[in-house]
Amino acid sequence: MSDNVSSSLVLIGMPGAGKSTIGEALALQSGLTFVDTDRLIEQREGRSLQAILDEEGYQRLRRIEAEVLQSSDFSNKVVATGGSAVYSSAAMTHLRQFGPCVFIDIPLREIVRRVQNFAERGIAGPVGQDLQGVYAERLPLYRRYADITVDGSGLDETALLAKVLASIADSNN
Ligand SMILES: Nc1ncnc2c1ncn2[C@@H]1O[C@H](COP(=O)(O)OP(=O)(O)O)[C@@H](O)[C@H]1O
Ligand SMILES: O=C(O)C1=C[C@@H](OP(=O)(O)O)[C@@H](O)[C@H](O)C1
Ligand SMILES: [Mg+2]
Repeated sequence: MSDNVSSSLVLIGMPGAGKSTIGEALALQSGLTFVDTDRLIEQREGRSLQAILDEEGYQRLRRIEAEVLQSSDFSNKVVATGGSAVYSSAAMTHLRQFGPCVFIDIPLREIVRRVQNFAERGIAGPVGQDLQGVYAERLPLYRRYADITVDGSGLDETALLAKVLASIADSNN
């Protein structure tokens, strides 16, 4: 592993946690390249995440996501993963080679406020599983893979970005 590889940052957390939003800002601030793995999936597949879900179901989307994550080079990047990335331990092991995994921890009540369009948002989970069920199932996985956890409760984007940067700096000391 080169020195540069360890400088990447990997963002994990629930849909609506702000991985994509904060990730772009973090990349700008840190001089790293931003990559949203949802876009990598869509590029490889030549179709939208929603099309994958509609045509082949959530388990197929999770498999494709795991394949894309494991086959990508994430050196020198801020990586915004999709919320379901943590279902693949192999993918998470691969991602964490490039840098620390930062769990953006937003309480369920705030996620519920942000994710108004739950049914159409393309969550990679079984029909009938509500946002509370998704949260309960995934929270232990986000905690398992987190090298750094940032409590984003009650923070706006600017405050969250500052807290993420401070948490990363702390973890380097
Ligand atoms: N503190 C915050 N940090 C990031 N996004 C926030 C925050 N508060 C509200 N939002 C909103 O929540 C949504 C987060 O969406 P997004 O960045 O796509 O999340 P994710 O990639 O984790 O699913 C955006 O609409 C954003 O404007
Ligand atoms: O949590 C999920 O099941 C998903 C989250 C989405 O990404 P975001 O977490 O960036 O919204 C996207 O990967 C896909 O629609 C599935
Ligand atoms: Mg996103």
